[in-house]
Amino acid sequence: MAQYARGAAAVAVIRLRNPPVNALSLTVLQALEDGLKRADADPSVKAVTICGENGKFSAGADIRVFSSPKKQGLGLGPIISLIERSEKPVVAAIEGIALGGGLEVALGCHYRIAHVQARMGLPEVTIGLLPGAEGTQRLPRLIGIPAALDIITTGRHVPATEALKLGLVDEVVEENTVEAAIRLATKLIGQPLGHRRLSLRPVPRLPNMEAFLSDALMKVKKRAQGCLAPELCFQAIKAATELPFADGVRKERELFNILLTSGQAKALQYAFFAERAVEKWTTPNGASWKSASPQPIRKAAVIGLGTMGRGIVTSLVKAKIPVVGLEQDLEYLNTGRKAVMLLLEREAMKMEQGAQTLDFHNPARLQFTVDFDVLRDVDLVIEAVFENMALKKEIFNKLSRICKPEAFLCTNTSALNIDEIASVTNRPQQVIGTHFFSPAHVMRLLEIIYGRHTSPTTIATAMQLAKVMKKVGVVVGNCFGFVGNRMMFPYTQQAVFLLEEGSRPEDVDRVLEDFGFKIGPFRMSDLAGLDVGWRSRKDQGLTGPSLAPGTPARQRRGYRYSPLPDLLCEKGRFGQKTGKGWYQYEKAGGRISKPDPWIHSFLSEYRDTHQIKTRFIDQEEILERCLFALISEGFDILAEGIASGPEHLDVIYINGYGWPKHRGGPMFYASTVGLPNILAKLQKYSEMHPDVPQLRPSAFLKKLVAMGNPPLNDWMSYLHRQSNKL
Ligand SMILES: CC(C)(COP(=O)(O)OP(=O)(O)OC[C@H]1O[C@@H](n2cnc3c(N)ncnc32)[C@H](O)[C@@H]1OP(=O)(O)O)[C@@H](O)C(=O)NCCC(=O)NCCSC(=O)C[C@@H](O)CCCCCCCCCCCCC(=O)O
Repeated sequence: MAQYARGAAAVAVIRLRNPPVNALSLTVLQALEDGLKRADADPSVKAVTICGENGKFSAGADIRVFSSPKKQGLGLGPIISLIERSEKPVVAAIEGIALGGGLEVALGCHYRIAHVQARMGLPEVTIGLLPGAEGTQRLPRLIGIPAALDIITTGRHVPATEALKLGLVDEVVEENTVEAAIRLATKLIGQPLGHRRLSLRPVPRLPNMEAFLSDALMKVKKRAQGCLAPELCFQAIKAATELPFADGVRKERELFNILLTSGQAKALQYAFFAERAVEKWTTPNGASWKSASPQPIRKAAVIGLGTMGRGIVTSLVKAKIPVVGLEQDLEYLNTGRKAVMLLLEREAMKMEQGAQTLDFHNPARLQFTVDFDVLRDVDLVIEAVFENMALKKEIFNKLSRICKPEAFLCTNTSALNIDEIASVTNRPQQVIGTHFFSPAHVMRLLEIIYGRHTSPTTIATAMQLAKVMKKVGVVVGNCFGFVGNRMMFPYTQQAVFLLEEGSRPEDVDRVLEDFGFKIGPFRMSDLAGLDVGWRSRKDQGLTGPSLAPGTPARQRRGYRYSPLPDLLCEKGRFGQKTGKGWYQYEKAGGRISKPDPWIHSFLSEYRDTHQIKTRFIDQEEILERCLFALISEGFDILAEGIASGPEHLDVIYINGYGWPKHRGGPMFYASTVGLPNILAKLQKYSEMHPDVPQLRPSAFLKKLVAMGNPPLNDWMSYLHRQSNKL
């Protein structure tokens, strides 16, 4: 709702009220309209202030309305016009946030005052839409085309001080913003308002408007990576430069409706709520975010200053958690320290641009050591050494003896068994997996893996740590590869099998990049280093000296196996780091991949050796085999209770594996393709490749299809688990 009150003798105060973020639901809009009409009709009211409840102006339209049948009633534009037409001055008092429709309401007001801590923005693009309440037409008139384009096509939040410089707000205050707005409104009584009505203003002209716009469009398209909204945001702003206000609004509405019905908006809005849903974690034995409380982390330690450790230290420093970095010897320590300092210098530069500081030269904040004894007083340790069980166990055993009894022990592993690591400690209830993604100070995902004995407090503490580090924590159960890498395995396996059968690395990558992945599986493998998987396969006895003599080249444990990645590693082709992998690079450490004729002839020799008949493989088959195998594994994961819902898998894939957000994550995507279609295709491919178990459709997928393809929200209700993982 919106509360109507008298703020001063002649000023009416309309307070948007819909906790927690004062989203503009149909009820709020109705109340806002009623408040405006009441103020207009009351001759004793001479001015109006609009503000929000609980120190927040508004987070914009209630996103849930867009997927409800009542969306036709969301007539925010006409209400904003009503505000702007008012003969009585209307002042917006912006505290906390004014986002989306919230900022559009403020743009309809004649004046805007913001609290110094407030943030403003039009983030509709991030949920697949554009500002649909005349914001694409008013904002350029207020702050000009370049700034409006930046704000609308990126959806970024603008801090109050920047908003003042841009002219987005008229005043920034540190005091009570509503009182300041009421004072301003009182002063404005009786003054002319015409020039304050943005719809009546012209869009400021640029000398080179056409060239500017065509350059801007190119940049927007490049950033969009298959996402429709940024380009349509651009079109709406361009319309503001070409059309009178009313026609521009009509264009905005037309483009908004295209987006609303595009499917991408649905996927992005699903992703928005999925990210929030995973914060409310539960485990199969009933532990949950509701009853578990996190412990404070006042000091942390990171063991191992390799690529992952460096990023983790950087994340902790950025989160203002004092941290100790530990290495095995002085040589490694010095290399690690230099690398961390370099990362932090870069981060500090970025943060200074946003008027923030990063304190890392103070030894109380960041310390480096080779001495385990220094870890006696830390509250939490993150071990980030080499992916080797024996080494990890040795470290955990040592930690368990040195660290104080309350300290939490986390392992940054991408696949290893948390229970086995915990078994060598005196506190398995405080041991947990924290799987960071590289580069750890950039990637948002933190996969949090509980073991058999992990306590709810430990899970809650790891989740809290994720939040403080501005990461998305996703709680999952313990199995080889957890969720992310376990689903990735069948995907990359199919990619390699496709090479055996006739594709080239660049064919497979192109199909998956066109689908929207940031990089395809082979470019990804070159980036991560082929030696990482090679080492793991050697440890598993799949290749290398421990392989039993006489094992067929293309078969392991009775199933199909491709030795192609192993053969590349044997030739020293580890990817970018060696300048050669599935592609060639300009030099060792180079980043620009070029298809490699050597690989093409190597593949054709390989096919000849193994008498594989090369065939043409179309895009559809590449996409379906890679994605559907991954999705089928996802259904197994759900059925086993490793993740508590499809949103978990989707959040992991979007934030850790470059899955295109506008496709909502693999499980959401599966629901849009239709489970019967996925099942039918998997059955077809499985019949063609009976020696590939990863192409056999998951029993849970089959069950859902048999139950009539229920919507994604209902999937979990079809599982009747007898056992659990805790
Ligand atoms: C606001 C935030 C920055 C706060 O972040 P914080 O971390 O503090 O908290 P959370 O993110 O956890 O949020 C707390 C809580 O609130 C929920 N929530 C947040 N924002 C919204 C929202 N806008 N709507 C609904 N719910 C919201 C969140 O889910 C949490 O809930 P929980 O249960 O988990 O506790 C941050 O939350 C944030 O960034 N929010 C999103 C901001 C945003 O994207 N705003 C834009 C919204 S879209 C919009 O405003 C559109 C407008 O431009 C115009 C709309 C008018 C269009 C009219 C056209 C009608 C169409 C009819 C045509 C039909 C045609 C046809 O059918 O054919």
